[in-house]
Amino acid sequence: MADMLEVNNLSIAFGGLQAVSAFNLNIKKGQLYGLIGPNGAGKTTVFNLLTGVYKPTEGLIKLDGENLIGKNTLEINKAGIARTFQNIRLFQEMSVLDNVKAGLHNHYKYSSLSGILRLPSYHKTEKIMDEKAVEILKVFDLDGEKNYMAGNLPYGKQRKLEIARALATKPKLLLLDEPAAGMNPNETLELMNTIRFVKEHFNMTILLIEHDMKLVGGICEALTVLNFGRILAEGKTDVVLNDSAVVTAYLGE
Ligand SMILES: Nc1ncnc2c1ncn2[C@@H]1O[C@H](COP(=O)(O)OP(=O)(O)OP(=O)(O)O)[C@@H](O)[C@H]1O
Repeated sequence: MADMLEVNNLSIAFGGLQAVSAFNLNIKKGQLYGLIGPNGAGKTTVFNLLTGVYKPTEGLIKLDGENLIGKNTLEINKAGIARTFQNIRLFQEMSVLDNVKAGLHNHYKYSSLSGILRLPSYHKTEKIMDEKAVEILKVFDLDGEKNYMAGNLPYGKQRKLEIARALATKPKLLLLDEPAAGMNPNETLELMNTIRFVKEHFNMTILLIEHDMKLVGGICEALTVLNFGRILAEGKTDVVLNDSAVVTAYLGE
């Protein structure tokens, strides 16, 4: 069976800066994979390439066998990649429920006319979406806060809600950009359990960028280490984290 994500020879330059060079990555369905490396190594640029924010100067990206090169961000989301961001990007002034429903909109449609006229088909679709959104919120233990304004949730819960909204788009691959950024140790521990649960419960394929080595070592099955836009090491997590080049270049120990 083909890998869920196949990336070959991906490269991009910004002016004279080669931000990512000859990047390869293969992730199997259901795998929890980590992308690590020092600040400025090119990790977020890889996410931006995978999601169509940037167009690579070279390289191939395939999701579940489908070519993604040339598609825009919306087409790539529909093809099955959803992401969260380094800085939380929720609809802060919308309810928790409506944030998840925004993710569901890819899959539930009613015509604009039935929406404007509030026809029965509109109410029926809205009801189904409400139920579906609550179901997803339950997974994250956020259903009790469904009517809260998203911006009023504590930080750790906002991070969870972002993951819930991404999952509502029914992705094949979930990209998490520094999910533990700004979290205290308890929140990070809870997040690790949530990510593990998402993987098991949805049989989700996950690629995450993270600086928190406890989280990386605790949940990632395999890693790729980027340094100056190039792959420094890749393989099983424990092997990579003990690789002398990685320890020297990245962990600085
Ligand atoms: N749109 C852009 N224009 C110019 N340079 C960019 C652009 N996006 C990223 N870069 C540069 O590319 C390099 C890689 O940046 P990137 O944000 O991918 O690193 P990162 O590994 O995600 O770092 P961090 O861990 O700090 O988030 C950096 O030198 C950055 O300044």
